[in-house]
Amino acid sequence: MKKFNEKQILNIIISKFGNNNMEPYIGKDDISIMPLDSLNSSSNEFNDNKFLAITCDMLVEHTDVPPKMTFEQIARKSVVSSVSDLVSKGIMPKAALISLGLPKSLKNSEISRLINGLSLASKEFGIDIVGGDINESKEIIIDCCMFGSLSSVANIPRRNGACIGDYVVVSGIFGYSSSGLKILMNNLSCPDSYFRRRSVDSVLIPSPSYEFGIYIARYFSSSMDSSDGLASSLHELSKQSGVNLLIEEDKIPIPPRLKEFLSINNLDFHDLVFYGGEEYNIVGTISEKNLVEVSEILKVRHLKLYIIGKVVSGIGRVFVLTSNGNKKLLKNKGYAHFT
Ligand SMILES: Nc1ncnc2c1ncn2[C@@H]1O[C@H](COP(=O)(O)OP(=O)(O)OP(=O)(O)O)[C@@H](O)[C@H]1O
Ligand SMILES: Cc1ncc(C[n+]2csc(CCOP(=O)(O)O)c2C)c(N)n1
Ligand SMILES: [Mg+2]
Repeated sequence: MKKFNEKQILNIIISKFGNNNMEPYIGKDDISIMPLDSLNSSSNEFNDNKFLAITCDMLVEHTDVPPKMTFEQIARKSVVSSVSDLVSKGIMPKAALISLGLPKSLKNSEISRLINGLSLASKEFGIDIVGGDINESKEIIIDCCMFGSLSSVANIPRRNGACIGDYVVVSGIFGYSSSGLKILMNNLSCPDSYFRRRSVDSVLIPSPSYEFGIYIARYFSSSMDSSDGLASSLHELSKQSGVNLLIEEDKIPIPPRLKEFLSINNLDFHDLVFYGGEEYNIVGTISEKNLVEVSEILKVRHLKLYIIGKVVSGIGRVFVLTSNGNKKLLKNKGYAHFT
């Protein structure tokens, strides 16, 4: 029998612990939401915040740490993945528990640099590190469990809320992180130094869509972050919402000179733009009415929102309109562990 892949393992977990009728909907979202009723005593500081939003992400050296990443950057990346999950729902991250698996061979100075990286990241994102755990391990592992609080779940976009007629939107550019990973792993040639720097920085110093998430995501009908890739996010939103998505390939924001990078290195456009991952952009859907409402906030905050398609009726498929007018089914492919 073939070994289980990541999705199959998750399905077994959902079948054991999942409950489709109430929060938390296990396996269905970037975050889990827990009602805090039991903590609402008069002395409790969570008083005005009736729900706890929780997420965790595990960084493992051999799958998540590319060559040339510094110890400070490794620590920061472990924090960024959880920040990205919370802000994709419009929730401000507040606190984190950080568990460290550290190889015996790490030098004291290297351990200090990891801890310094965590401290810098906690300041950068305004998070208190409130606990964690330490273990000896064969490679660096950092598991970051992060919390935010909310007073109502009413405006939290889940993965299942896309409605026919909504626009499909993204918060940033797709293509830099895959390019950057390939540059770091295989020392590829670039069209210019700007392209190289932006690509490599997006891998070593990823930027979660923090402001965009905090100010804009609450207006979305559905949203998630794009950590496993644009195609994977689009498929997840369409499947969970029970709608089809029609994406216009030409409207996807891509790096200037990406096409030159592809041709120099004989790479495929879809592999880098749709199937890469770790862009930490937000992918969502928004009604026409809410799009008008957010336009002023986008202007004031100097934020960019890119419309890449529309939600149409269907049963969870994603189609791409290519520049030459062809309509093709998009493969449900993204980064997956154990493959
Ligand atoms: N071991 C586990 N036990 C329970 N739930 C899990 C487990 N692993 C994953 N999940 C749940 O499965 C869902 C999908 O996880 P997945 O990692 O694909 O997305 P994510 O949490 O948004 O992560 P990321 O943004 O880092 O890719 C999430 O709701 C997550 O909480
Ligand atoms: C050494 C090395 N190999 C591969 C990658 C690419 N990568 C790793 S995990 C992931 C998706 C998100 O994972 P998760 O869902 O576990 O958060 C991607 C695109 C990398 N960054 N470094
Ligand atoms: Mg996510």
